Amino acid sequence: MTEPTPHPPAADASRRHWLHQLVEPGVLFPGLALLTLTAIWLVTLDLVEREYTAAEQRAAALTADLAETYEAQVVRALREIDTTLKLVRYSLDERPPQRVLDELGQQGMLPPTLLFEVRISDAAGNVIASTHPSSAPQSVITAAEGEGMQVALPRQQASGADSQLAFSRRLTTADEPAPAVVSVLVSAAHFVSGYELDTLGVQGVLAVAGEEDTFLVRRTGDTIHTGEPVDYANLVNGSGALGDPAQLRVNEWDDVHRYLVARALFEFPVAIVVGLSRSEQMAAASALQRDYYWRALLVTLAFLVVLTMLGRLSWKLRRAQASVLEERLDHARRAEYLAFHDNLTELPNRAYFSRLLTHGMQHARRYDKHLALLFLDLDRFKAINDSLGHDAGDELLQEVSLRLGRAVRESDTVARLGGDEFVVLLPEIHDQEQVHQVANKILAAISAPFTLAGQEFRITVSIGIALYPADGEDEQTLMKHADVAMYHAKEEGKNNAQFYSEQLKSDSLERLALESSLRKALERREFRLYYQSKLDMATGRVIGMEALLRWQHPELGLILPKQFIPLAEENGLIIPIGRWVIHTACRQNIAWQQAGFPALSMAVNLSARQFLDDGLPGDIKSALQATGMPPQLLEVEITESMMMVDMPRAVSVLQELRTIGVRIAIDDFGTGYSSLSKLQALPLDTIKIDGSFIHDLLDNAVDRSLTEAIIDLGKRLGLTVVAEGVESAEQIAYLRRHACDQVQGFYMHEPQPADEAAISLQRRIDNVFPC
Ligand SMILES: Nc1nc2c(ncn2[C@@H]2O[C@H](COP(=O)(O)O[C@H]3[C@@H](O)[C@H](n4cnc5c(=O)[nH]c(N)nc54)O[C@@H]3COP(=O)(O)O)[C@@H](O)[C@H]2O)c(=O)[nH]1
Repeated sequence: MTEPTPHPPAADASRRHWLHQLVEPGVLFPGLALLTLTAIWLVTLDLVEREYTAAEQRAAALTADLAETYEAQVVRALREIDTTLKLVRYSLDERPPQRVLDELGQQGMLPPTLLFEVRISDAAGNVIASTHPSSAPQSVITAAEGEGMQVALPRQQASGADSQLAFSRRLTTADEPAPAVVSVLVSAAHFVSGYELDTLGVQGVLAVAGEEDTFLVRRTGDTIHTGEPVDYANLVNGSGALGDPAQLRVNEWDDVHRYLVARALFEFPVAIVVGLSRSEQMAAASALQRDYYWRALLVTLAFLVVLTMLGRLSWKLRRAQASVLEERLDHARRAEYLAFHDNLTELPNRAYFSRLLTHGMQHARRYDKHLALLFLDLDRFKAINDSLGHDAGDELLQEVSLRLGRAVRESDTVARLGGDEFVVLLPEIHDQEQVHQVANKILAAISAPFTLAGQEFRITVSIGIALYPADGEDEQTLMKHADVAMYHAKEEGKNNAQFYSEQLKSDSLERLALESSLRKALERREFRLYYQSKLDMATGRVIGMEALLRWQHPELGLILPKQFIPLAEENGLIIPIGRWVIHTACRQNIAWQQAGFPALSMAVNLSARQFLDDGLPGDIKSALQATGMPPQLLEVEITESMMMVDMPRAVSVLQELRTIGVRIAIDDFGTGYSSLSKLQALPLDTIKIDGSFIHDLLDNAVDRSLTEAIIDLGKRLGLTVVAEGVESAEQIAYLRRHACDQVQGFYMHEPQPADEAAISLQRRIDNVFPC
């Protein structure tokens, strides 16, 4: 059995496409309408043609019928006339001709005298007898030629409705030189008046034509003509036999189109002519034709109107469908876009970046290229977000994303992983220096001031860098290592970029372990406070202490704040830890007072997150209350960078603290970006010059002039100026020369646990330091 041959798929598709196109409303409706209109017009034209042909046939047949009847009438009349002529001729004898005519008339043998006149003329044409003796004109009948009946128009009556036709026969034999003639005169109208105008029409013709190329009589409509010339041979030419249809001809005498029958009579030398006007006969058919055309036209117009309406509807429908389709496409495109882009910044999101990174690594592997992945985390973003609100935070992130885009090339990729984490992928790097330059550019771009909610802010970013393939050959490893490097940058004081190294990896593992034990450190009572004294430059006496946090880790030993405070900031543990610090420092201060030491001030450090925490004033108040510490002995140290994040908020927090009565010191002054003039707006008590200036004081002219400027400014603002990080007698001497109020540093006192600090304190009291 033969398998049916399947259609090739392309042919099927093409057929389906065509079918689909055909059923499209824009094609289907016009197509159907065109078909219908074609059918309507074909039927109309066919009907019109049929009707017209039928009407023509009817007109031709009617003409033929009329001609037949007319011919019979004329022949009958001529026969009667000829019978009269013969009767007179045979009746003439010796009697006078007038007498013969009178007797025949009396015998009723002659036609009615009302219509007919019988005359006898002599060879000269003079009337010698007549049925109308009084009216008979002289010399009007010429001698008839030949033996048969002759028909003529009397010469003096060439035309008109009153013309008479003269039918004659010779009375003598043909060989006589001047024969006498008997004639019957009858009105020419007699031969054409037997029909109504309705039958003939205005342009219908009835006529009797003579062989001498003359219309003996012709009636057209109601008008009767006689004696007009006509080409007799041409007229009767082609006229068929009896019963033949009429011919359609343009008549030479008046140029009218007629169905015409012109037939020579067999017995007489004349031809009858019957013609019906084509336009009149076809008038009804033409009217019907017009009627049909009008109807077809109306139907066409109606179709066109309906088609136009359907077309418009279809067009609107298609437009609506197209817009729905477009909307869906837009929606789908938008959904796809959103799936791969960050809503806020419009940057590629984590999922999209993962693809880009994988693709970039594949490309680099194939072409033996190197990539750099920069992992960015904004410093203190959470504090800004918490203090300024999420809208400002969002605005900041958008601005950061714009700056990142401007800091790198178009061929580089910037993406947002979420929160304040961004990544930058640099394809085709040649050396670390190149990456370093990009990282520096980013650091500079982000650290430029931002204006949020009408205020100026600064933020920094920490960048971790991992290189492909050196630091990881797969996406997860490379990302993880860039993240580790970023944490290292945070530990290195933020606002810097660090390359990944194997050492960092182990540090990071340590950090993870540290974070887990940090969470338990507070309840395990592993934190300690160390105290470092502050000395009055003028008297050399210890006038205060600064509480510095340490973590006594059971395995790792004593851990410095730099190693765990950033971690505690990140995970929020700084809040309870800070609360513990304030409380413990106050309690220690009271304990020392109770032990007989003078009432010293006690400084505690606040972290950014702690400073902006709403619970801070309450924590301070409860620590003061619980320990009985006078507020004026407690000094909180904040850094200028903490205030610059959100100056108005910082001012309001500081004012609240001032209301409580605690003193406020600005720590590490000189390292930030705040202008000195801004200090005026703050309720401050103390400025602490950053240890880095003091460290290089004697060797670095810039540090010296800065230190002097800070001391000068602090004095003018009525603030206590403290130099921290003092490590030598030369530094003290210099600071004294420039009237610095207080000093703090290893040279006088290293941070110590409370008991050791108390011993040192006692020693100082006993033996005042020689400032
Ligand atoms: N939020 C909190 N932050 C705290 C707390 N305790 C400390 N800190 C912050 O950690 C920073 C480092 O502190 P630390 O390692 O204790 O270092 C202090 C001193 O040891 C050091 N110092 C003092 N004198 C000298 C010196 O002569 N030379 C030298 N190289 N270092 C010296 O300076 C640090 C004290 O600085 P400051 O606070 O600016 O007075 C520390 O800066 C705090 O920010 C805490 O409880 N909460």
